[in-house]
Amino acid sequence: MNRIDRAFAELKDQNKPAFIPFLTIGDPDVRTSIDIIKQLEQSGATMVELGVPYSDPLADGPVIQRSSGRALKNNKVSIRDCIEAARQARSEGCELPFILFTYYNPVLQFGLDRIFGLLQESDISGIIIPDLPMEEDAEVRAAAERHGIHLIPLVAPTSNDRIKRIVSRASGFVYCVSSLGVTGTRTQFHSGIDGFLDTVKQSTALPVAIGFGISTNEQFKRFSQACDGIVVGSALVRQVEEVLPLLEQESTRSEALSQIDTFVRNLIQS
Ligand SMILES: O=P(O)(O)OC[C@@H](O)[C@@H](O)c1c[nH]c2ccccc12
Repeated sequence: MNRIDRAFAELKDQNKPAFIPFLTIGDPDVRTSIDIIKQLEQSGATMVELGVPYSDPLADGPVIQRSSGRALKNNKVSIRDCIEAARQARSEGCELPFILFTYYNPVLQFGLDRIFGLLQESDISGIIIPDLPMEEDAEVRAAAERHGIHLIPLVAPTSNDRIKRIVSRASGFVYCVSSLGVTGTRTQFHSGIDGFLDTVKQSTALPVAIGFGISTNEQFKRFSQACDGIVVGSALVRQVEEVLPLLEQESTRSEALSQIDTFVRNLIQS
C-alpha cells in the first residue's frame, strides 16, 4: 500500500471519483509549479501527475506541447528538477500522492535503478511512461516493483485483445485513454468508450481512471459514474497558460491561483 492505494481506498468509502490533474513542471517556473500543486490540493485534487517537460512530446496536443516548450525554454527543467519539486512541495506540507509523468527517453538516460531509487526516496508513489510499450516494459516493471513504485499503464479503446495483458501487469491503477490521438480537450469521445471501460473494469480489481479530453463539469460527472478516477491535463494547463501574466508577478500570483481554484472547483463539483 502506498499513498496512491490509500487515496483510492478512502474515496471508495465515500463513493467519490479521484480527481487527478496533470501539470507541466517548470511552466512558467518550478517555484510556481510547486505553488500550483499546493493550490490543487486545496482545490480538491486526490493525486497529481507531475509532467516532465520533453522536447518531443509526441502524444501531446498543442496545449501541453506549448507548456513543455515554455518550461524547457525558461528553465531547461530536467527529470531531477521535477523530482526535487515534488520533495519541496512535500516539505511544504503537501500530502498528495505524486505520479511522475515522463516519456521513456529521460528515464533511460537517468538509469532505471537510479531513478526508481530516487522516486522511492522522494515519496513519489507512481510513474506513467506513455511511450513505453508493454512488450518492452519488463525491466522497468522489475525496477518499479523493487522500489515499491506503481508503474501505471495506459490502455486505449483500440487495445482490444491486449487489454487483458496490459491490465494483468498493472499496478496502482489502470489509465484508460478516452479517445485516439493526442491529449487535448474534446467535445466527444471514442464511440465504443462505455464498452471499453466495462471490458477494462471486468479485467482488473484495480481502480480504473480515464483521461484525454475532459474539460467540463458535465464530462467529469458523466465519467464519475463509470470510473474511479478522472485525469485532466490540457484543460488545466490551458488555465495556467491564461493566467501566466498574473502568475509571473508576485503581486498578482494569489489572484492567478484563485482563478485556477475556481476553474477546478467548477470542474469537479458533484
Ligand atoms: O490533456 P488531457 O486531454 O486532459 O489528457 C490528460 C493528459 O494531459 C495527461 O494524462 C497526459 C499528458 N501527456 C500525456 C501523454 C500521453 C497520455 C497522457 C498524457
